[in-house]
Amino acid sequence: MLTDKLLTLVLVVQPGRVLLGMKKRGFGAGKWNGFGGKLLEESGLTVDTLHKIGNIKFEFIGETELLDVHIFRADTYKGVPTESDEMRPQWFDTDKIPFIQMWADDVLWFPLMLQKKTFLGYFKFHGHDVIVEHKLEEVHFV
Ligand SMILES: CNc1cc(N2CCOCC2)nc(N)n1
Repeated sequence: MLTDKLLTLVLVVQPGRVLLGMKKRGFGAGKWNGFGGKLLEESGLTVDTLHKIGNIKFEFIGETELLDVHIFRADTYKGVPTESDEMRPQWFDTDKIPFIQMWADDVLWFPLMLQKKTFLGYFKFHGHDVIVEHKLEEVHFV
């Protein structure tokens, strides 16, 4: 919907490894995740080419505003991954991604990302840990 909260998520993916950040405070604190738009700069990173890989809408039961997350993949970056007060960056082998310490939806769409597929998703959460309903489909963005 028009009033959804628009967010971006950037995953830096290189052969065999993904750069994730441990969110140290705020929404999603304690979880590894990709970097939000401004967090990219806050992590000392700038990227030149972003590839759109997905769009996921999140509903949290009891909250009226949906999160509309546009997800991008960067294959290269400039700068040194640097810890900030928001994020602690760390590389993970693609076969050792810490899904148990990530949002519950990630284990479902990361494989699509790693296969360079593009997707649309919808996840309904009960609290921050339980997915009560979801849709996820591969699509071909223009
Ligand atoms: C609810 N499940 C989510 C939410 C989320 N983000 C919302 C806050 O901004 C950054 C991206 N990111 C992932 N992987 N899963």
